[in-house]
Amino acid sequence: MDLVNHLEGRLLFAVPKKGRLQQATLDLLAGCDIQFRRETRLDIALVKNLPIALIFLPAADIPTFVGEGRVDLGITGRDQVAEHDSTLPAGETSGVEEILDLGFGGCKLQVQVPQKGDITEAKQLIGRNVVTSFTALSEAFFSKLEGAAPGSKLQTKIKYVGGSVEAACALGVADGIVDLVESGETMKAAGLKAIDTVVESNAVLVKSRDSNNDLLNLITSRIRGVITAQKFVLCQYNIPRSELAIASKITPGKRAPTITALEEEGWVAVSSMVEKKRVATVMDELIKVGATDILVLNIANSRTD
Ligand SMILES: Nc1ncnc2c1ncn2[C@@H]1O[C@H](COP(=O)(O)OP(=O)(O)OP(=O)(O)O)[C@@H](O)[C@H]1O
Ligand SMILES: O=P(O)(O)OC[C@H]1O[C@H](OP(=O)(O)OP(=O)(O)O)[C@H](O)[C@@H]1O
Repeated sequence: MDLVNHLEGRLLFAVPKKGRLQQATLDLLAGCDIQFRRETRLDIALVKNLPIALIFLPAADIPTFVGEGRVDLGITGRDQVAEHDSTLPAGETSGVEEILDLGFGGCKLQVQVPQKGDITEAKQLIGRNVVTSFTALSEAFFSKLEGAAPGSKLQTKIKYVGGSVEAACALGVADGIVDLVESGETMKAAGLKAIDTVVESNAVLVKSRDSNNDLLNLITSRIRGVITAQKFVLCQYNIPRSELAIASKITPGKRAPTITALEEEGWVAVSSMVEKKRVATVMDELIKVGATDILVLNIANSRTD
């Protein structure tokens, strides 16, 4: 089937074709019941149950396609959007609009130098060689550090490499690099240390500034629902009515806790969404104020907006 001729009338949604963000993105699409089958080697997949076509692209290229309005929606890193926006002429508004932080793909774009060298501050790299895949962000970073007037020539030499950036110092190509750090393992293994942060990143859902329709809003709402479900758990417990006000402060919920009367005089049951990362502390606090029968339940999906 010639897929390109089947795109008419479909919402185009760009997703990473490989790399760190791909699996979490595919899981997110499954959570939103976006059903598709991607033929081997094809970068376009038609969604079976919705008028959407998925376009598989490198994460770094997604902001360009979204920014130029060629695709309506995209999932990529905030670092990639920032890099794209840094290439725009001064005063030009970006065509890429962030709609949701997706809560995965967390990392930092950092300035790194050899652990054993004498460089401890980014400004010591001024006038020296810096290697990166993020040339626009690095140029903006060093331009600010140099206090350079807009448009003037940068003293720091920024060179582009497409991958394995961490090898550049050991190979004598660079005095420092600007690269992504998550666990820090890659940096450590290459004998490097971080001395500054250019940008902090997470995976984001972006849309083309001029795209707006019911389907786009529906998909955004479904994605928000899945993300919320991943971030929160449902906490249920019983508590004497006399302690309800204080317990409600511990579990205020997204809007307000749901209170149900119990058959037992003077007791109520409370049900409230709690952030997963806070749940152990919340349970400790609830016990202290007299809550009993505390249950924590995973949320399969949600729609809270
Ligand atoms: N170690 C990491 N931990 C978390 N997120 C990361 C990490 N490395 C990269 N990312 C995020 O994933 C995005 C894509 O990076 P990734 O290295 O997977 O790209 P890629 O498309 O496979 O490109 P390349 O071929 O250059 O590796 C980055 O822009 C960043 O937002
Ligand atoms: O701090 P860490 O957890 O070690 O992660 C950081 C590494 O992850 C990314 O590369 P990736 O492994 O995706 O491959 P790449 O070097 O080909 O981009 C990034 O470019 C770093 O090299």
